[in-house]
Amino acid sequence: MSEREPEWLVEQQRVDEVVEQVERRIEALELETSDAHSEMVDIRKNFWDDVTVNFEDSAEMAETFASLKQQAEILSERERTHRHAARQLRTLRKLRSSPYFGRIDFLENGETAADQVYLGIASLRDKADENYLIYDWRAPIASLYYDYPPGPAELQTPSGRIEGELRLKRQFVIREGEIVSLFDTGVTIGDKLLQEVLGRHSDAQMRSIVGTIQREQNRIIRNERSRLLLVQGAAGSGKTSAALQRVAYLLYRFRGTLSADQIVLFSPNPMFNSYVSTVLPELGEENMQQTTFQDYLAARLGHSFKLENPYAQLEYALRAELEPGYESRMSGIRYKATMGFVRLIDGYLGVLGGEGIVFRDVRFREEVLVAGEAIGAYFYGLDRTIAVPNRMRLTAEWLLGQLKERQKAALKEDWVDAAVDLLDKETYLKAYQTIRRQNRKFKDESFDDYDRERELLGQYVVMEAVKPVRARIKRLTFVDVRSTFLKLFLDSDMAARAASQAGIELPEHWEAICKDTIDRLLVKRMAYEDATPFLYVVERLRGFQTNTSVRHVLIDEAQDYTAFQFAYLQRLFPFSRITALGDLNQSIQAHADTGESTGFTALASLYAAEETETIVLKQSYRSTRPIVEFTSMLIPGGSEIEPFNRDGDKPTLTVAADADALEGMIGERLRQLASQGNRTIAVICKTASQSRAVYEALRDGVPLRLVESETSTFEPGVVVIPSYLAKGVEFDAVLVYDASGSPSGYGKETDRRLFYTVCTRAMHELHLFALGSAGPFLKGPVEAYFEQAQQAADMQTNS
Ligand SMILES: Nc1ncnc2c1ncn2[C@@H]1O[C@H](COP(=O)(O)OP(=O)(O)OP(=O)(O)O)[C@@H](O)[C@H]1O
Repeated sequence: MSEREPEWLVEQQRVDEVVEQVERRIEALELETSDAHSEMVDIRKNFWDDVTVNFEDSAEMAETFASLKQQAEILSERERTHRHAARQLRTLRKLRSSPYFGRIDFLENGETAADQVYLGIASLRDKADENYLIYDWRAPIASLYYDYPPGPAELQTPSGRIEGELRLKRQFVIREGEIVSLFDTGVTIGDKLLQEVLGRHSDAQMRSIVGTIQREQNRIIRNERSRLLLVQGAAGSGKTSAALQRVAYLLYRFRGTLSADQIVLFSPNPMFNSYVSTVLPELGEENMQQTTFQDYLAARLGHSFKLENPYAQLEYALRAELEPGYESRMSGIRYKATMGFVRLIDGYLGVLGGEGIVFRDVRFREEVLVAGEAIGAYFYGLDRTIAVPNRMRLTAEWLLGQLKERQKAALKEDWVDAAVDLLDKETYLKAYQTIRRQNRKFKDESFDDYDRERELLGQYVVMEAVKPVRARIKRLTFVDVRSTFLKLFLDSDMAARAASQAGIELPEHWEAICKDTIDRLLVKRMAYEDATPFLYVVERLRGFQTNTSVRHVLIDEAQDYTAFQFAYLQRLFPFSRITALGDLNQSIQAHADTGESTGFTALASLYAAEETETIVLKQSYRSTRPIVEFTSMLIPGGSEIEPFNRDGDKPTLTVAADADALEGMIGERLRQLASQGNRTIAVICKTASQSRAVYEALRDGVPLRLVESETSTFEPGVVVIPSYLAKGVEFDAVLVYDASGSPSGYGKETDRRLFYTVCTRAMHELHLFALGSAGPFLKGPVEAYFEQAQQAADMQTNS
């Protein structure tokens, strides 16, 4: 629609009116927030004036604490109000610039006039507080906008189904209060707004897609029913975008009962966290908790083991082919990712219920208090129908009883006297206070009597010696989980029994897997593939430390998780709904090429069918049509992926004879791309070491940044990045180094998905660079889908 059409003018007039109302709200709220702010500053400044501080005796002390607490509560209440108002203000300022992005006219069956519904990032009512000038995009009525083209439509509401006709579906782009474009969507017309949005250059951070959410994506966003929501979506189909919009939706839908810290997003790496961190604040919501699975493992195991991270494991898989033991480790990695291994461990835990758990001696002052075997005898003497963690707790109680006995006996031992003599003044005073606190009958004069004083100090000394032992018993450290875990791999009889308990066969390479596992664990090195199974055994023996407050767990790049990791997460968050988003074609972890069911495919088996919903996204939005047509040729079943109709140039392939020539051409291309307005450009390498080398070679010619596994911010500009860290993110232009079939390129069948993942990071431009010759994935019918940049190659070879 053009600016001169009357409809446009009418709409602009409405925008002006709404903006005016928004401005009024802003003014009022600014006043309120500034009042709240000064009040807050005032309270902080005069905090101590309003508190009576007196520590003279216990009554005064209690009063002081009460007064402090009250003052702190007032302050935190003001801070909360201020934060809330500030957030509202941010949203209103956004509405001032762009009050809405869509309008629908819906005629309900039986009515004579259609309702006009304008949709924006938040609701706004008119002055009289009667009518909605803007509906929040998450309001039930907004579903019509996302789910239907003009024509018959229906709406599910809490009070039932409403049927009618969508008379109009209009999309707006409004900036600084001015309508920049306006489209009416017909049944056959392509999504013009989507065209415009996708054609832009990226701003580094991920954007919200609120104005152009597609129907299938809307099903993900608004799903409230499923315990497990599984999303399998092509590269660039909007899985991450839909996941973030879903968080915003849930926060709106369950406002008051669900808070942002009850939602956890598992991201593939720390940089990804930064990449997505602005989407929710842009929608006026607080960010959910974000973490990586590795962060969790490190927090749990990092202090006891040298823990491998997934990138080190992947680097090993990509580079260590010639090292001794490579095949054993790889078969271990693959096997340990399967559901079969989960079953084997479950079988093993079943066997351990009857025998086999290794117990450590409990020691008191270097001496064995209760030997490991005796603990085992006690544990296995308990009623076997009691669950293992409960038997552990009963054993701990028994051990605490033994310790108490020992504590009593110790009072008469010589070391206690010696220790009392050695008490320094500070400890003596501490002992005095502790005894006073603990012993009601104790009178100050008790310390006047020498014998009584020695007795009480003796008690104190023994109590202090017992304390760490008691704490260790309570933490159940008498269970030697490492040895128990190792036993499965050391003791072939145990393994056979575990397998038979689980009703499965041990895998073909079991012996080699065992040797490889034992060698590492004996020296306290925890491989990535062992970390989760190990933790699972820890928790199943000692009792799961569950997180009961989290209500929603979202797992992005879910195809890279193993069956074990999912089984673990399911137990860790027993009251959570899980949204798992992934793409099997982008499975790049070392375990990915197993024929058996690994994580993503096995996940559904962990939940009942009626609790699970699977949504498949086939349309790809990220890349131009020529890029999607090319990348679809790289994977089996790629023809199912539907490119969004956005024009662009075909990808190019440049082959050079040596690294110097190749880097020269890459430098040239980088300068050209930057001058054409591309804001985010990535040279994607296969490994971290290749990235480092390419970075060193290019850094003098072009300003660029090297991304490593610890990099935690996503910024505009040119980056050199290893393939696996580019997961989940996107760039205006991507340069692939090196697309040959050599070991440093993508030659083996196992490299296929990695190559696909790398190429699908490009939004507008994709340029492949190969050393020597093009790799096998670039041979055959696919050649029709990219341009050979012959000229550049010839030029370089001739010079
Ligand atoms: N409905 C939509 N409207 C506008 N843009 C969209 C929409 N859906 C997806 N996009 C855009 O497509 C791009 C890819 O989206 P996203 O990263 O969410 O896909 P993904 O499925 O997670 O990709 P991958 O698996 O390849 O990492 C982003 O730029 C996103 O903004």
